[in-house]
Amino acid sequence: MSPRLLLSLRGLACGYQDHQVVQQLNLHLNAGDIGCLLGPSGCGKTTTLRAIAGFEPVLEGEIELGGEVISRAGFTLAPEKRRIGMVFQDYALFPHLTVAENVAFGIRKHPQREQVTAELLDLVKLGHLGKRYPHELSGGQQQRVSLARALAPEPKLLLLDEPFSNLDGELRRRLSHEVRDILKARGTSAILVTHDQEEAFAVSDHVGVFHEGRLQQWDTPYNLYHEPLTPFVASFVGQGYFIRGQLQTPETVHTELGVIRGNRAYTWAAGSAVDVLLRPDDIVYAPDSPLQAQIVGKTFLGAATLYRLQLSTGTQLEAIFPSHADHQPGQSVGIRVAADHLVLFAAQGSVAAQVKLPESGVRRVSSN
Ligand SMILES: Nc1ncnc2c1ncn2[C@@H]1O[C@H](COP(=O)(O)OP(=O)(O)OP(=O)(O)O)[C@@H](O)[C@H]1O
Repeated sequence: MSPRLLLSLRGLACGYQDHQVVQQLNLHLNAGDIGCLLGPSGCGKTTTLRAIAGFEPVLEGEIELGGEVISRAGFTLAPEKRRIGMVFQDYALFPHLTVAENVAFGIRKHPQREQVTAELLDLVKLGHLGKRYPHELSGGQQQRVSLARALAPEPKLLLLDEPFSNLDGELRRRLSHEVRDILKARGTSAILVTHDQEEAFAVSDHVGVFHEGRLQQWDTPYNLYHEPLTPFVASFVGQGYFIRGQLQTPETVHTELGVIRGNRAYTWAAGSAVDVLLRPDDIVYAPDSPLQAQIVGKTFLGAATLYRLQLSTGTQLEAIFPSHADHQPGQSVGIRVAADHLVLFAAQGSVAAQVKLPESGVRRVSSN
C-alpha cells in the first residue's frame, strides 16, 4: 500500500506584517509519519509551525491537510477547525483544572470522556495522578499531561514546539523516545520543532533543516548525515571537518590524506578544487598504516572515544575509535580514511565559502 499524503506545504511564504520570515517552502508529510523542523534560533521554525496551526496567515503558497486547503494568501481556516493538536514548550496546562480535567478539556462532549481520559493517562504513565493539579507535578509529568490533552480529540496532526527544552539531559532523552513510541503506537502524525539535532533524530522519520528562512533539505536523518545537499546541512548536522582536495575522477579525490574513493560520481571537471567532508566515523584506526596523525585532544564517550587528530601539515581531523584501545594525547596513531559516502562541495566562490559555521559543526581547516 502506498503511503497516504497528509500534509503539504507548497511554495509557502509566511512571516509577520511585511516581514517575510520563511520563503519558498515545500514539504510533504505522509500519514503516520513524524517530521521535524530543525535549525538554529531565528531561522523560522516556529513561524512555520504557527502557520500550519493557523495562528499566522500565509503570504504566498498554500497549506493542505488531508486533501483540504487550510491556508493560502487571503484565507486562513480558523485554528479550532483544523483538527490540529499542539504541545508547547511551557506545557500551557490550565492551572485550576486537575490533571484528568486538563486531559478531558478538548473532549467535554465525548460520551466516553472518562474512559478515554483514563486510557490516555495510562498511556502517558500518569494513571495514578489524575486528581493532582499541574503545580503538583514535575516538568516531565506536566509535559505528559500536555501530550495526553493534545491527543484526546484525536487530531489529524500534532504539532510539538520545542516540547522537551524545559527538561534536562536524561529526562529529555527518555521522554523524546517515549513520545515517539506513543505517537507511533497510535499512528498519530506529527511535526516537531527543535534546534537539537539529537532530539530531531531520536523522534522523527523526516527532518527539515532550515537556514535563514529557507528549507535546505527535507530528508531522513541517515541521508542528512551521510548525504547532505549543502555545506550548511553538512555543518549543522553531525560533526566533522572539511579538508581541501582536487577531484581526480568522478569518484576519487586527491587530498593530503591520499586518494579517497567514494561511492558516488561528481560531475565537475577533473582537477576542480573541492571541499571534502570527513566525519569522525570516516577516519578509522589502522595501526599499520603509513598515514600517521598526532592525538591533540580526546573525549571519552563510553563505548567509543572521540579523538582530535593533527596531521604533519597542521590539518586537524576528528576520529571515533572503539574505546578498548586507549591512546594518549601526544601519541601518534595510524589512520585510514573509509569515507564510502564521499561528500564533496565545490570549493572557492561557491556558497560553501560563505557559510557561517556553528561552533559544534563542521570546521573548515585547510586551504591551499
Ligand atoms: N510575533 C512576531 N512579530 C514579528 N517578528 C517575529 C515574531 N515572532 C518571531 N519573529 C521573527 O521571525 C524570525 C523567526 O522567528 P521564529 O520564532 O520562527 O524562529 P525559530 O527558528 O523558531 O527560532 P527559535 O529556535 O529561537 O524559537 C525571527 O527573526 C524573529 O525575530
